[in-house]
Amino acid sequence: MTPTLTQLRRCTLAVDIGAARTRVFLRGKGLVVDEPSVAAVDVRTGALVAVGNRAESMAGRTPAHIRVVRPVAGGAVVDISMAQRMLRHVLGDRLGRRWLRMSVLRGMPVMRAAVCMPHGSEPIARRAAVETLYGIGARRVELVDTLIAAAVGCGLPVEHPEATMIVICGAGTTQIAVLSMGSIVSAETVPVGGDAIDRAVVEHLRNRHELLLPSQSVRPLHQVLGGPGAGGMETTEVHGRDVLSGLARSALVDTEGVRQAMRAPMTAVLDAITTVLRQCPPDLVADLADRGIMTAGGGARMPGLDLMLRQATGMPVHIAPNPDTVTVRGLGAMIEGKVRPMPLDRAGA
Ligand SMILES: Nc1ncnc2c1ncn2[C@@H]1O[C@H](COP(=O)(O)OP(=O)(O)OP(=O)(O)O)[C@@H](O)[C@H]1O
Repeated sequence: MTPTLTQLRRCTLAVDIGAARTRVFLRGKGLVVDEPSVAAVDVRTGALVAVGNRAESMAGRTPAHIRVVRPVAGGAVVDISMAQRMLRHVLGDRLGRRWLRMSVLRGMPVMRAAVCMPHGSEPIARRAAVETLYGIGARRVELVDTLIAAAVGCGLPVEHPEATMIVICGAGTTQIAVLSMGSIVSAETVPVGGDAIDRAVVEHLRNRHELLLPSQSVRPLHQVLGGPGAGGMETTEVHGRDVLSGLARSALVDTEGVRQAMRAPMTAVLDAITTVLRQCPPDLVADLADRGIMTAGGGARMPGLDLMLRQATGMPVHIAPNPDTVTVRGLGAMIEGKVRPMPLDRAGA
């Protein structure tokens, strides 16, 4: 699965098709696409109504004949043709239809693409990613482990013989790894991410307060609550819809209860961190005690996540700058040849 840096340098596009967002890095131009992985389709005609931000803003507000779909789930493309249409649309918008048509028709070398895949992806998921890129004209697709791309994007010295630990909290999955000398020493992927935490908050409010929360209100609520483990207000007013009457109402919510609800799905992540550390040689774990853990992915923005990891591991926890785009920027650095293998004569220096 791991292509060489030389193979990656021949790619023009670096693509991260995530459950929440799709990001594309074009060599020489940088990040050209960062849009929700969402499409709105007219079910009567099959026509694409909107993609990305516009489609996401339609979620929950469409008439019966318009369906808002997410072609990516759990770290894999689950609807290849919809993912191709979505990518074609967002790339066409950003790079111009002519660019895309030329590359599709002529099979230009421009259409070698690098795609990052969650660690331990099934062959069927890898195949789906490759097929998706073939559909937009790629002639060759290189698959790169998300953990390596993200570690590069975070600026971690992955090629050095010192341990670095990264936790990527995405929408559908959290990936954890210890890396050394450009390779993954130990890694785990758990099917828990920002979406599971959002669901836990929505369920808590429905069960405890009989309140249905619109999906767009969950993230602002994270900020108000200060996230898992953080201090803050004891109660906060939340606006939603009454479960029984269906009418709009607000409730005074116990913030510690919501924090507890957010913490529950994170238990699997904490267990996986322990497993990864247990599988590591002691020398590397000693490195990590000083260096700590780097968190990335959109979930790393969740207030209080760093504190929770620090309390659970006793290690320093850092949040990558622009954590949600580190993976695609790391992959971008690889295709632009900005990552060099460690020279052999400096090994052990
Ligand atoms: N400011 C924020 N506060 C809390 N959560 C956030 C914030 N920003 C993003 N998130 C969460 O981050 C997740 C999206 O992260 P990211 O963009 O890395 O996902 P993805 O790469 O598309 O998903 P995956 O890696 O699972 O395929 C969402 O679940 C979202 O709720």
